[in-house]
Amino acid sequence: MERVLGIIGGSGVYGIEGLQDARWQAVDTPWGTPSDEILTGRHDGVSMAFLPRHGRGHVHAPGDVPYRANIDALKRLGVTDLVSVSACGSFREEMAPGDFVIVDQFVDRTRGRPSSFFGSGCVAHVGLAHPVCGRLAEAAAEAAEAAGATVHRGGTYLAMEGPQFSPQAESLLYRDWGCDVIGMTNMPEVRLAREAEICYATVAMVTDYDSWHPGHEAVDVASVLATLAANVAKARAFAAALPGALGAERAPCPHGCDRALESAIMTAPERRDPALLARLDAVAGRVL
Ligand SMILES: CSC[C@H]1O[C@H](OP(=O)(O)O)[C@H](O)[C@@H]1O
Ligand SMILES: Nc1ncnc2[nH]cnc12
Repeated sequence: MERVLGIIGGSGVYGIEGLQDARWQAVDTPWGTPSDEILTGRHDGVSMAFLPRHGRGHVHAPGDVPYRANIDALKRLGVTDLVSVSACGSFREEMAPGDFVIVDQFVDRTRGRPSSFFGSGCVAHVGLAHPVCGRLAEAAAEAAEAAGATVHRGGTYLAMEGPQFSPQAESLLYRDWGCDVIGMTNMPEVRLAREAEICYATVAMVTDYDSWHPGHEAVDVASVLATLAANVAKARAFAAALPGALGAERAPCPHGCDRALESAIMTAPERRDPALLARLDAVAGRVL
């Protein structure tokens, strides 16, 4: 089957270059309006869809990003593999500003964000023990290395609510918990991608040492933006290398991400809510 590669660009990443037949398109969803229009096109023969998570001009705060609309819209465009590019703070000396971390686990400390497409009238429980697709993460690591980045394979991302940065006591606590990087956006995105049966991986671009490091000033927006600006060429080279690392043809996911709903829905067919089923047309149409 054909691969459609989605990229969600985080802070500082509001577009990608070099797409053939590039066009920004508006996509309506039953979950509201996505963060922005979606840039579609082709690169190295691979169909692509790019969405700036905060919108062009950075208008959506992390807690207000329309995560469900974003994932639904990408699914509607046929996205099979989705890579998030995110700015993050680091809890590890060796994960230095400018490095790329290929995240493989999450701790979720966000609050009050709609975090499922399912609910009363159609209850589903997908597995999230391995939230990141190993196949996609490996391709992302290869592309990041090809882009000249220092790459750390594996890392636990602490998703905080924000929008304020962390108090130092929390920064120290998250380090003790064994978390490696911190950001405000990958939850509930990763949950929703799994429910939508989209392979998901995240590339965390380290911008700072949060507020735990005795040898560094506590994080602020100016330091994040300075590091992002210094690494914009690497981020662009990564986005350009990724389609080639994956290829246009796609075999079924060896980890089952693209079949996550197969045994997840519990509500008896005759008790399902038609209004909710209608909203699930793109996300779960395959199994409903
Ligand atoms: C500007 S630093 C805080 C901001 O940056 C990260 O966003 P994203 O993951 O979209 O790159 C972080 O999670 C915060 O939302
Ligand atoms: N230290 C930090 N905490 C939360 N989100 C971030 N994004 C970039 N740096 C961050």
